[in-house]
Amino acid sequence: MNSSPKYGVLMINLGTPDAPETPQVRKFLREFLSDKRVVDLNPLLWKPILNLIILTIRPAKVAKVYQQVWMDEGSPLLVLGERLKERVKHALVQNSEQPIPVEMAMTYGNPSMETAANKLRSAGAEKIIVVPMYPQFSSTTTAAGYDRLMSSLKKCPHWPALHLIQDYADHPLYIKALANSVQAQWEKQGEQRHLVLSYHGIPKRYVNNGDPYARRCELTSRLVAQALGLSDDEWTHVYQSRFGREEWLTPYADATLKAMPEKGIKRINVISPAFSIDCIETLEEVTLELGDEFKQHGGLAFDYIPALNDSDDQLALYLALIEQNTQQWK
Ligand SMILES: C=CC1=C(C)c2cc3[nH]c(cc4nc(cc5[nH]c(cc1n2)c(C)c5CCC(=O)O)C(CCC(=O)O)=C4C)c(C)c3C=C
Ligand SMILES: [Fe+2]
Ligand SMILES: [Fe+2]
Repeated sequence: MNSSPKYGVLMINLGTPDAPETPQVRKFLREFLSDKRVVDLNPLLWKPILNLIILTIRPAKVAKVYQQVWMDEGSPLLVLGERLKERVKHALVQNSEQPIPVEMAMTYGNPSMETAANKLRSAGAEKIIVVPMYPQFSSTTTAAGYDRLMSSLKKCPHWPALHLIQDYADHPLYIKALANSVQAQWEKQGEQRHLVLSYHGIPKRYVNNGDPYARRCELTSRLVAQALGLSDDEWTHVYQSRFGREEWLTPYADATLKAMPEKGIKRINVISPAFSIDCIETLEEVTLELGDEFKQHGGLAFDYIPALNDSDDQLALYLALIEQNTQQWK
C-alpha cells in the first residue's frame, strides 16, 4: 500500500464572465472590482462610483468587446486555460506513480476556488501546489487569488497543506518559451521587427507602496531581450489596460506606440508576457485597438505574438514548476 501523501495541483487565474452579455459581464465586474486588492479606495467613496457609474455604463460596452473574441466553447481565458490544464493533467498521469489531480480555479466567477479545492480534496489531495497563472507577482492578482483560496477553505474541516508559488517572472523555461515564440514569429514573417513587450498595468501608487510587479515585469523584459540578443534600441517595455483616472505604470502602451512611426519604428511585434493565456486584453485591446492606433499613426506592420497558452513550451514550464516545487516540499 502506498501511504505517502498525495499531491494535487491548483492552477489559478483571474476570472471571466459566464457569457458575453451585459448581465453576466456586470456580475463579473461587480465581484472583481469590489475586491480591495484590485481597487483599494475607501469603500465610502468607491462603492457609489462603482454602482452608480461603472456598473451602469461599462458592462454593455465591455460585453460587445467580449462578443468580438468569444470562442464557440466560451471565453478564451477559460477555454485556453482549460486546454493547458488538461495537458498538464495528462502529462502528470503519465509521469508519476500516483495520479496527481489537477484543477484550475478563477479568483472571480467560475470555476470557483471552492469548487476546485473540493474536487482536489475529494480526489485525495493532501498537499496542494498552487500555481499562479500570473508570471509576475502582484498584490492585485496573485495575492488576491490567494486571499480567495484561503476564504474558500474557511469551512473545510481538514485543511490540505498548501505550497503557494510566488511567481515565475525569471524562470529560465519561461524566458526561453517567450524567446522561442518571438523567434518563431520572426521566422514566419521572414523579418525581425522591433519588439514591444506590453504588460497589464496597475496604479503607480501600488508599486510605490511596495507591490513588486513593475520590478518583476522589467526583469522579464530584460531577460527576454538578452535571450534574443537584442540591443536597447530593438525593444520597448510598456504597460497597457489602464482603468480610471489616477496614474498607472508608465510608459503607457498607447502613447508609446502612437509615437513610434514618427521615430522611424514602423514595423513591430507585440508580445504580452503578463498574460499566460490569451484573453480580452490581448485579443482585443492589443491586437485590435493598439494595432489600429499604431497603423493610424503611420505604422506599417503590426503583429501580436500569442500568449504561451497550451503550447509545448508552456506545458514544459508548468511541469517544471510543479516538479521543482514538489521536490522543495519533500
Ligand atoms: C481596476 C483595476 C485593475 C487592476 C489593478 C488590474 C490588474 C491586472 N489584471 C490582470 C489580468 C487581467 N485583467 C483582465 C481584465 C480586466 N482588468 C480590469 C481591471 C484591472 N486589472 C478590468 C476592469 C478588466 C475587465 C475588462 C474590462 O472591463 O476592461 C483580464 C481578462 C479577463 C477576461 O475575461 O478575458 C486579465 C487576464 C493582470 C495581470 C493585472 C495586474 C498585474
Ligand atoms: Fe486586469
Ligand atoms: Fe482592457
